[in-house]
Amino acid sequence: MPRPRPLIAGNWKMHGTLAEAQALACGVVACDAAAELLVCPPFPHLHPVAAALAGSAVALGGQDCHHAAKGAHTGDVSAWMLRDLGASYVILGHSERRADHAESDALVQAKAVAAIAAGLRPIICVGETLAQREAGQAEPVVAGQLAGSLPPGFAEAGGVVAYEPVWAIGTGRTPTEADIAALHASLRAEVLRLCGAQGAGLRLLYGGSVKPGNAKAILALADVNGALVGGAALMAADFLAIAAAAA
Ligand SMILES: O=C(CO)COP(=O)(O)O
Repeated sequence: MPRPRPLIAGNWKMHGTLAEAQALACGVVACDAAAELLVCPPFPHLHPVAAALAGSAVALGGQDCHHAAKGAHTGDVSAWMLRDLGASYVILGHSERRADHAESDALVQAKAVAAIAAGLRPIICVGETLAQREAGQAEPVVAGQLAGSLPPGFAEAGGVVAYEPVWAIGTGRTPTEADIAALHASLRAEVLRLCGAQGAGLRLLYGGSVKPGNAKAILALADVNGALVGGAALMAADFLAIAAAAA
């Protein structure tokens, strides 16, 4: 099977003013990368960023959604609302949400079901803590998260898995290339087990301190089909340099 087209996704987290978000979006559209590009701004910036991206090939995504389609859920945002604003992806189960909002695998799975029903592609995040890695538990932890979080029909819906070791996020530390390759090989085996043959074409992203300087080596690894980028996605030049490394 040919390698899937890489996806370079920027998770802007809870950063920036509206003006900064618009400027960043305008900087990112000036790009003709071979990879698919995606930006995921904070909710209040989704609509103006959608306007800035209009007519470009850069996709828009949310950073979370509720598991219900609508209702009395103060402060929440539904997958349908994201779709209505022009989003095509949604990040789900990021370790910051799992930690800050006590999100379980079952809740992440319910959100993914809602996302697919709304026509969004879920990007489901998994990853071990430093203690789990040091205990030699990285692969079983991630396999357990996948088994609990992936919904039926995930591969058919164009779902994406992002492996983000918690200890590599925002720290400047990354696993060795051999460790990323080994973990991604185990991820591939697991998605093939969970999704059947369709799992062969499912994109597996690496995330955690991806920078212009390490992107080429990471993106060249087998079964690494793109990157989920945090800090480096807040500078258009850095994000585009990472995208160029995926060519
Ligand atoms: O959490 C991440 C993306 O979702 C990674 O963040 P950093 O690239 O800042 O380490």
